[in-house]
Amino acid sequence: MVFISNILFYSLFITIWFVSIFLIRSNVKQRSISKSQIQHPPSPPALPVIGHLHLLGPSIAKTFQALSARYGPLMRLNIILKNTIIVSDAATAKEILKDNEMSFASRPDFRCSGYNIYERYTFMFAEYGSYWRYMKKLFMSELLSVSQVNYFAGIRRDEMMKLLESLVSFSEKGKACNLGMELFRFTNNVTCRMLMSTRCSVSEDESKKIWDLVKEVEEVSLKFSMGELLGPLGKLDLFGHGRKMKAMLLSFDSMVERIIAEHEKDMKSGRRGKNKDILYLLLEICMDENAEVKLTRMHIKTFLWELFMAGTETTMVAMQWTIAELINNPKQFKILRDEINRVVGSKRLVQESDIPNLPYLQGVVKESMRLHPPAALALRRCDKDCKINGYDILANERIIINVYSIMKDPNMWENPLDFVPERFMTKSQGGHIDQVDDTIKGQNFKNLPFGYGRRGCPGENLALASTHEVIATIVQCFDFEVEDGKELNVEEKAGFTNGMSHPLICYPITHMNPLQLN
Ligand code: HEM
Repeated sequence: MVFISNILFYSLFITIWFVSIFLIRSNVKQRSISKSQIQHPPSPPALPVIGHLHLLGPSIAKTFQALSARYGPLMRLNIILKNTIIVSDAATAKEILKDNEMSFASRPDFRCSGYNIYERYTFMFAEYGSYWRYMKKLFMSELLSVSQVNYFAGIRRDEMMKLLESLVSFSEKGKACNLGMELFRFTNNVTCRMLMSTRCSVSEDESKKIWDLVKEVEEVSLKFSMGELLGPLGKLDLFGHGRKMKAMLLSFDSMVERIIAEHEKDMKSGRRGKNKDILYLLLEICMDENAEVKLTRMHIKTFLWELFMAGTETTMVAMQWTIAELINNPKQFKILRDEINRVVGSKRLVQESDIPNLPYLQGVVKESMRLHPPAALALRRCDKDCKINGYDILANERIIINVYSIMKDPNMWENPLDFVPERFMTKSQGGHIDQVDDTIKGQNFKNLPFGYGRRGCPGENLALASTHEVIATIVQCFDFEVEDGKELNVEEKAGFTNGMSHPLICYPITHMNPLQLN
């Protein structure tokens, strides 16, 4: 049924698209101006009318990777009157993200013609201007300050124990579990509690509903953004995706309104005390008459929505890929468990404070994110004309940094498709102790899972704190078996987040029972 409705959607889409392109084109022809001496980056041959649209495959990151192998690290695609520059190597990424950072500090405009109720209040897609700067400062100095992240450590620990408890239960029953779903429930609950002190996924059913909502929003917004290709006709929302998106956002909105009202009641009665979630902090700022920027309720709700979308699935996907690679690579699994045994022992669980002493663990997570970056593409916009690699990049052109292909570039990485955590390790002078090679972090631009610079991911520390602790405790406590002793299928699915194509189904077998420790 879903398959048929997808076929109908795409056939109708293509028909309407051809009609609208014909209309746009006749309109543009009247207005076209003579070409200047501008030297654009190389482009594949384009078809009349559709430009390069026909070249795009289901996985956009892989399509760009294949095209850049032929047309170079700076390539220009024209997709129905929208020029998009694709960046596919570390040196060019450095020119954009560091050497010319201020010309590329904004994001492209993806307006949803009024269907996204939060569009005008966005932080993630905001211009590099006073609102973005104010929120970013707030983000780093208050909302995710060191003391806030420490306060949230209690939430992470609490949810992690529930995750381990659930895996022990699967192990005792000898049942297979969908580990991805378990990890999603963990990240989802941590995010909900940090943002607004609610725990969304108490039961399997509720967790499933939230999972479905995230998937649905992802799918609908992807289809809706295809409407952009229809030009003016896209705004008519002929397939109803815009209206569906709006309905989902409105249901989120009314849920948050209810939670805001509860928070306001608590604030008035002074019940909240020291324990402040992000919503509480935002409401305090909203009431501050002297605040540099006046935050409204809509800004707050938009911010919460965007953190929810940016932080939950990405973190879960990072954990899922790491476990999947460890299951498929038993040698690395054993090295990691040996490290944990050596540093932590078997009388207590790994804690966040142990992480700096577990370099192999850090290498494992870095390697998993290199091989399977949860966010495969970083989006920017060119604010003013400039030259990159000797080519002209024009104001308002869209920039896509293909993080996925940069982190698999064979000129930069030996055997780039292999899972080798050791590539992130160096030996200390004595030659014995392995250390994480932090020179690989960001600076040489070949490893960019969290992007870079002012617009780089502000949730990096939070995401890594959760991922390290969860991976370490799971490896400390469980072995895994896969149906029929097969390897897990690590095919990547197409979508905004670079997740696994097949669910991570496995049998946890308790190695050290976390519930029997103090
Ligand atoms: C493993 C998990 C995560 C990965 C791989 C990831 C990756 C990224 C990447 C690649 C970007 C674009 C950076 C650029 O353009 O240079 C980004 C932006 C962003 N991320 Fe994350 N992220 C993760 C987790 C989180 C979490 C936990 C949060 C929040 C709690 C978060 C919030 C954001 C926000 C708000 C932005 C937009 C920043 C801006 O436009 O200024 N992310 N992330």
